[in-house]
Amino acid sequence: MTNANGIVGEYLTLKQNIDADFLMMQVGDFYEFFADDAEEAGDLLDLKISQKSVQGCSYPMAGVPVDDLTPYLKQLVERGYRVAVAEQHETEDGYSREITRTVTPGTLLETNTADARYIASVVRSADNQYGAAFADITTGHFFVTAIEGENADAELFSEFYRFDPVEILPGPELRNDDRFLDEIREQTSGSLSIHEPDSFAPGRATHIMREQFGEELLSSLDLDSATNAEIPAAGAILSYIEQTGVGVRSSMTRLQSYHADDHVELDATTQRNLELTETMHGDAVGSLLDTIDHTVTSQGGRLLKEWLQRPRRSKSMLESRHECVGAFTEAALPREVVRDILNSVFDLERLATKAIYGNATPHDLLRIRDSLDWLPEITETIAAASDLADSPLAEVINRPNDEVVKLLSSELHDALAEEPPRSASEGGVFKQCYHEKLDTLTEQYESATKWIETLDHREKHQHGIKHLQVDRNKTDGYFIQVGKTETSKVPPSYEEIKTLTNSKRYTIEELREREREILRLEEQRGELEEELFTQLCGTIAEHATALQTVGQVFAEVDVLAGLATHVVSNNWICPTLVESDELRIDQGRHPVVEQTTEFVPNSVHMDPDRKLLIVTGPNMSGKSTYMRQTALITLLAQIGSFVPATEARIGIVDGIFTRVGALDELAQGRSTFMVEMQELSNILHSATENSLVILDEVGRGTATYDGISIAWAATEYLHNEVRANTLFATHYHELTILANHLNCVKNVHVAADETNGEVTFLRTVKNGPANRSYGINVAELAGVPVPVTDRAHDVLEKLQADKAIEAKSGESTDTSQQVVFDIGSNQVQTPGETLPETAKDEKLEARFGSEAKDVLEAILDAPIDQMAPIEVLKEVQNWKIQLKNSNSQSQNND
Ligand SMILES: Nc1ncnc2c1ncn2[C@@H]1O[C@H](COP(=O)(O)OP(=O)(O)OP(=O)(O)O)[C@@H](O)[C@H]1O
Repeated sequence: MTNANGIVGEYLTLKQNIDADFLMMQVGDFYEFFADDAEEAGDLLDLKISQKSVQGCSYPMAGVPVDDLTPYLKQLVERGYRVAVAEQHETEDGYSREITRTVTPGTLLETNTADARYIASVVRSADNQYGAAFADITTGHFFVTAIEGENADAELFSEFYRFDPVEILPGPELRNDDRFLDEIREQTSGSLSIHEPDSFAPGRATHIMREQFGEELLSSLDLDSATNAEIPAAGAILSYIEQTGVGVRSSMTRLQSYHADDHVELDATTQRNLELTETMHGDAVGSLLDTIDHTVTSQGGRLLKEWLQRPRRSKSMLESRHECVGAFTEAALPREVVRDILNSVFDLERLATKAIYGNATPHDLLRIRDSLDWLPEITETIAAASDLADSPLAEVINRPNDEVVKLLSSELHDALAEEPPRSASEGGVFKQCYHEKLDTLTEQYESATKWIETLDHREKHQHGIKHLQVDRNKTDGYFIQVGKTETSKVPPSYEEIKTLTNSKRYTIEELREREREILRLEEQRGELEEELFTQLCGTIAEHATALQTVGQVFAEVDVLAGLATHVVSNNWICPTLVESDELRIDQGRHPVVEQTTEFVPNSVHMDPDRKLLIVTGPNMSGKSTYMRQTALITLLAQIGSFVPATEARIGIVDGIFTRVGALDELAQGRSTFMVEMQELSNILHSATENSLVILDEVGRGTATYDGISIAWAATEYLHNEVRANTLFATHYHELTILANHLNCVKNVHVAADETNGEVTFLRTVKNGPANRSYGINVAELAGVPVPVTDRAHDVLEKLQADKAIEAKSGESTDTSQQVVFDIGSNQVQTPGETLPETAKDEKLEARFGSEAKDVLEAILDAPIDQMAPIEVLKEVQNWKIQLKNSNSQSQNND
């Protein structure tokens, strides 16, 4: 009903009652924005802004044609706005509008990118347990998890980094937690939305979950209790989807509950540090995913990303993937045939969802039909290649329900015309013989239009008019058009309807009758076609799960064949997985660096006696690369891929933790050192004896001795308490001494050659510590001015001070068992020992020169008890002068 202030009043009233940034309201053939919305949206969407006058007031107005709603809607929503859409419908006294949906970043169905678009919800219980749910309404994937324990925060944030949701619904108890919200904002670029608190209530959430998935599924996933932390989060997402009115709740069919135990823990920092899906600079190019992604389907690309972000721990599952990759590497031709076929399949997961929410077009159904046709082709190709047929691929390809696939395929083949129109309302969607009544209507329609097609010929002949044509348009309907020069020949039965500059338009009773018949037939045919189309979509929707399974199978085959393609062209090998803490990589390479560099392979060997490797070597020699390649090879093995090495035995890890480099986080209000310490703290808390830890410098962001002390203590803790396999690169050469005192610490170094002060990086890793850092040589290589590097050499020589550090062995708490490392003398003091005399002498000499010894000897020899106090004072005065002189003398010499 149009409001007193007309359209604008109606718009403003609707807008007032909704929680959306913009309202797009249908007015005739346009969706309009008014008032402030018009100015803002006009700016964002580059629309022409005009003025609408209502009762003497003028309001800005901007609109988009009805048929172009989707792209404009998408533009706004992808920028994080919530947009409500009001559709127009006819009423007795005109038109009225009603909000039909509110589109938010997480409920946008129209997406062109292959990437998943997750909406997330998270709740925290009183006992600090998190429940989280992640749903992608475009594919129907719905993951739920519960996270608890002392590392719950870090684990939860890792999940957010992994899923990178576009929209997040924090539970009521988290909305006022600034620290939590800040962290969420840091891990994702998604927008935060407030959803009504009641929807998170366990009772209501359980109800909606049961309604959606059925009790059987919930109990099979152990989600049948209202006390499950996942339920409130999951229930809230479902009610949010329902409330936004997009009508896709029914597409959420693929509920999966997962536990941290199934996966390799990869915290958000590690995912970033290892540049899994994007580089440290945020580019996709140059990441591990970019390097190994040879998938040819959207669903395959999504799955590979998921595998990379969620490596697994199940040996049997990983070995099965290895077998499949291996089979594809052996079967070169069938692999290419399969990849060729996959190139032609469409994104079945998304198409199935579109059918469910009634948004599929005839072309979408055609894509489903054609994609299904390829399934038997792939099955046959696999069956015909013995390498493939004998591998677990046979099981993968047989996963879809054959009968359902056949049924859907034949239904679509029977129904769809070869070249259906883009929209179901255009007519011509269905094949002949699909539906009897439709065939009859079509025949009648065709004969009516045929009559019209021949009408001009008949009229020309009958009346001798040369310039006569029969045509149709929106305003005049069907008409006979006669050129001006011949209008005198027009018979009286012609009824004039319009005069144009060079012609006149007429109609005749017969034509009117035919027109009425055509319009009736068009309407009937259109209605019937739409009905049949909805029915067909319904059949597809009914079997959407089967379709999604086919999509998953295509994705999996695509990923495995793609990995094999990379293996073949890069000479990767199949790793052997073992359930122990062994890690032995022969001639390993960095999977990304090897693409652009003449890579020098290196081996890693870790076992119960070599659990903590201290990696030293000059700056730029390759320490970070060596450690990262070790982490990446482990990770690749645990997604089911082959690895860049000549041989690899990989002990399955439960987590990979890294502390790498210093990204400048000052912009986020945290000092680099603070971040470094937080990361270290997280590792020391979270890693277990089955984890792999990579530490690339620890303690560098603070004063040298604080830094060494922290690095030293962290090494001891990792060795004695955590017992994780650890690679620790450091420039603190002092730490290398730990290998002599902690059983499982060993030194390795990246070799460099120095001839005549010039350093050559050999890139080979050898046992034992590096003898020095060559930092100044690297500064020389980098072109630091000679006076500076010369002075640096001087300063380095003098930076010897008399501090000592103790190395604590985990096997003994007895402090008498502690060793002491003396930085000044570069010597170790073992238990009970005092520093050797020569060391003491050297230290004294370093500070006071050789005079000091003489003074000390004089003090020792002085017969104080036989001296008068004044003589003692004099003697002390002499020693002071002697020492002062020798001190300044030695400084001058320096
Ligand atoms: N095995 C290798 N073969 C070929 N090039 C390598 C190898 N290892 C490292 N590099 C190259 O050497 C350069 C320096 O490597 P990296 O950053 O790992 O050195 P680093 O010792 O960690 O340096 P810094 O101590 O200064 O952090 C990189 O450009 C890398 O690509």
